[in-house]
Order: sequence, then structure tokens, then C-alpha cells
Amino acid sequence: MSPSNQSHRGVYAITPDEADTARLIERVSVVLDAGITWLQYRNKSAAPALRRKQALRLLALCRGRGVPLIINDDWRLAADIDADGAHLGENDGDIMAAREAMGDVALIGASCYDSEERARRAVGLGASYVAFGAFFPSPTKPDARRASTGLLASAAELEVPRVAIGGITPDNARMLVDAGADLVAVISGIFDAHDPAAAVRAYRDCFAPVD
Ligand SMILES: Cc1ncc(COP(=O)(O)OP(=O)(O)O)c(N)n1
Ligand SMILES: Cc1ncsc1CCOP(=O)(O)O
Ligand SMILES: [Mg+2]
Repeated sequence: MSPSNQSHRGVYAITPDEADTARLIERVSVVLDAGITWLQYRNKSAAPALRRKQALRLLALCRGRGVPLIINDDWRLAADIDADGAHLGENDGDIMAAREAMGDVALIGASCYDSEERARRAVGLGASYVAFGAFFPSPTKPDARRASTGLLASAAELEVPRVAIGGITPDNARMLVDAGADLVAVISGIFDAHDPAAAVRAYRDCFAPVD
């Protein structure tokens, strides 16, 4: 099965800025082993050459584990290395151009912040999932716009996976899943955890039915 055909529910881990590529691979390996659904490569401080190198290393790692790799911000890099998808925010270019370059099965994600209207437009342009948030104060992005959980239910009619992001911890994730999130996107709650693998398992538990 190609990575893109797998389930669209669970933990969507996003990499922290990590300049040391060997360390990045080590940290991500542990997280992949714990069972995530998607991985996003996000590095806001690396120069283009390092981002390309890290993206290629992560792609090889993810291919070996059957986990789709989505590249943040840069659909051209994603298309160039044949990654599984790209994630685009409001300043990251054109969803239609990304879809055209990456083909029908690519995972093209759109940041929709607190706007259902933006999500509807993104799906119309070819987005395969929509992301809302920040739902809680984010240690990684303290100035992120905030969103309310009601959006997760109303966006169900768009019939694409709904991703929640922003300050999500194992303690508040179930509330978002109950509100309609298909995936929880997490940076610090996983990568800053004392035990990242245990953190992934704790997020996964939030998707299990309560006894
Ligand atoms: C899954 C997911 N959702 C939202 C974002 C944020 O994208 P953006 O607004 O472009 O901000 P940066 O991540 O580029 O700082 C995301 N990356 N992933
Ligand atoms: C990229 C982004 N967009 C909104 S919040 C956020 C950062 C999420 O990181 P964390 O899980 O550490 O809050
Ligand atoms: Mg962006």
C-alpha cells in the first residue's frame, strides 16, 4: 500500500527546528517507531540547502516505515524530492499550483486558522486536508492565531480530514478528538517530552474509544 492510502486519523508529528541532521533522524526514528500517522518536516531556521538535505533524509526514513512525509511551506521542494505532500499556510503559495505539480494523490494541507470559509475555499482549490488552530497557547508559536473547537464539528461537511494544531498535550487532545479532529498536529508535546515515544502513545490513546 502506498503511504497516501493509509488511514487519515491519529498523530501528525511535526519536526522541531533541529540543525543537526543526525540528531534529527535519531529523534524522528523514535517517534516513527511509536506509531504516528503522518510526519511533517518543518524547519523555520535552516537555509535551503540544509532543508533539502534534511527533507531527503527524512523521506528515506519515512518510506522505510510507510509513513507519509509532508513538507512545510515549500511545495516546490516537496514536488522536487517526490515527498508525499506539502503543507501551505496563508503566505506559502498557491494550493492549485501545488496540486498540479504534485499530482492527485499528494497530501496537500492548508492552514485555515480560525476560518471555515478559508477551509471551504482551500478544499475547492484542491486541498486534501484542512488544519485549524491554535487551539491552546503554543510554546512553539506563541503568537499563533487562536481558534475555537466548534470549527472542528462544522468543518465535517467538507469531507476531508480535519487537523487540530497548537499547544496540544496528551491532556487536552481528547477534547479536540471528541470535537471532531481526525488528526492532532504536535511539535513540543512530542519532541520536548521527556519520553517522546510515551508521549506519542498517550496521544494515540486519545483516539481510542473510552471503555
Ligand atoms: C498541520 C499544520 N497546521 C498548521 C500549520 C501552520 O502553517 P503556517 O500558518 O504556514 O505556519 P508555519 O508552520 O509555516 O509557521 C502547519 N505548519 N501544519
Ligand atoms: C505551526 C503552528 N501553527 C499554529 S500553532 C503551531 C505550532 C505548534 O507547535 P506546538 O505543538 O509546540 O504548540
Ligand atoms: Mg507556513
